[in-house]
Amino acid sequence: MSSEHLTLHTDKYQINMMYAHWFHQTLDQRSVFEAYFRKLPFGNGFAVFSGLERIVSYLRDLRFSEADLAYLATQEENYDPAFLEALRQFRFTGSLWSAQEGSLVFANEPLIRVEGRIFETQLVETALLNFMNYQTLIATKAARIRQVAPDDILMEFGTRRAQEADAAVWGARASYIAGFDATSNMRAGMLFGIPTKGTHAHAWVQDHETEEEAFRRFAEALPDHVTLLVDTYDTLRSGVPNAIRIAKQLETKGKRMKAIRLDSGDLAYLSKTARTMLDEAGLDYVQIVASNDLDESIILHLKAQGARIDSWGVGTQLITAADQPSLGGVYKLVARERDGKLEPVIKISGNPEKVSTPGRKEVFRIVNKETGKAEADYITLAGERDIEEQRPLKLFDPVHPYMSKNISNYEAIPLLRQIYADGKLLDPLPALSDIREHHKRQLALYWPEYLRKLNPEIYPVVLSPAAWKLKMDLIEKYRE
Ligand SMILES: Nc1ncnc2c1ncn2[C@@H]1O[C@H](COP(=O)(O)OP(=O)(O)OP(=O)(O)O)[C@@H](O)[C@H]1O
Ligand SMILES: O=P(O)(O)OC[C@H]1O[C@H](OP(=O)(O)OP(=O)(O)O)[C@H](O)[C@@H]1O
Ligand SMILES: O=C(O)c1cccnc1
Repeated sequence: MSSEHLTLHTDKYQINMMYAHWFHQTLDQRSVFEAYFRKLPFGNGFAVFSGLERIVSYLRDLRFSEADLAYLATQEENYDPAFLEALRQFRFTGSLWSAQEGSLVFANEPLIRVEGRIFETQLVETALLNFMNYQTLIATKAARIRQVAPDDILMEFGTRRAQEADAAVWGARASYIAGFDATSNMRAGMLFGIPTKGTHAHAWVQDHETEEEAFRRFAEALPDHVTLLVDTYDTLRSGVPNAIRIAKQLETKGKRMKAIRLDSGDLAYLSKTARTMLDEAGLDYVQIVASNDLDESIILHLKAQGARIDSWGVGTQLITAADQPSLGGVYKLVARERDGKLEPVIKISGNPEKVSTPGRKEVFRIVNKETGKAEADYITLAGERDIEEQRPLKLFDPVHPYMSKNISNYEAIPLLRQIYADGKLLDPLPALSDIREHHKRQLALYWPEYLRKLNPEIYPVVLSPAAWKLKMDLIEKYRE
């Protein structure tokens, strides 16, 4: 991804807090923030983590340009010129831990941890959440669509309906991570190496005297990539018969038509009838593509109706996550520096779900060695030794602590990996093809009960006894 200048892609309150830290000379205080979401989107049983690639390129390029500084000087008369000088020297010198893109992740577990000078960790909140929330949301939606069409070709067609250009390309990438095969967006193809696919629009047909002429001229121009849109006038009486004629003409030239595309009407009925017509014409190799405001629910219903569709073009519903257009990920301070030491902090709320979990934490995916399946995600305070020493674990539900389960024969896989150490990127991020493979392996770690689309079982995310006690102690302290 080429570098973009996103430093002022932040909320003004972050700059104001940076100013106040600079003013009081507390800007170098160490701080630890964690990003997580509280509720899984779409009623799904898991989310697919995405956004790290852009977060890393954002942090790499994070500096205030002269234009940024000149602009800031016009925005707040209280900003001292010496503060702007401090911003001129600004670089990200902190450390970052993150889940891997493609990993299955769950509510109320840290997905990203940022440590460093409060001057830096505060600034990056807005952009980090922006990238993580949107991309994770779209990857999760794409995973739901992949689940209902496990063996079909899935194409992301959403750019024209996306919330602007960034959403289109990063959404295309997120969809590809979670199992889509291709995108129609050429820029996403170029930037990320995602395979691109495309058919033609109604305009091509409308722009010719007859549908047959339009099909013929398209096939002449692109004989190896002929997918014909058959619904401009009358799918069964005109579109499919014309497409069959063109396919026969292509055969005389030793070419095979790839597919027809249905984009309106009853897609189950039309696809079954078109399939019969194509087969009777000896064209069983010609596939059927469908599009038209599809989502995982319509695709599932179409399959239940016996639709004969090989390939799905999915646009609006995917790229805008139309049934839940935002993931509510948050970025919370969990530890601050006092007297040279890090101390845990909590955010109390009248709503128990919103009380933050204090302290610098680690997350381990506990995989049962006998079954090879994930049992729970286990959140510890950093430095706890139970996991390292492979002690038996008691997995208890923090909301219902009397419900617990013991496990001794397990592998504990850290969810968070260190990406930045003191401002340095440690290893290159994985290639997109590896991220896709990682995502598939992650799915294989779970029993289908956690993965099903409707009313999935709730996968346990549990706190270690020490993390739980710290939370209770701090709640008690603030109550006093
Ligand atoms: N057999 C089916 N079962 C369930 N939903 C379907 C079926 N066929 C199509 N749909 C979906 O129904 C929605 C509306 O399709 P509908 O046929 O009403 O309008 P349309 O054909 O798109 O009309 P237009 O000509 O304006 O495009 C779309 O989301 C489409 O994917
Ligand atoms: O329905 P979506 O899931 O959003 O998928 C993308 C839609 O975009 C196109 O329609 P559009 O009417 O924009 O142009 P067209 O003339 O090519 O049909 C295409 O035909 C799909 O129906
Ligand atoms: O290639 C297509 O058929 C296509 C691409 C984008 C949107 N709608 C359709």
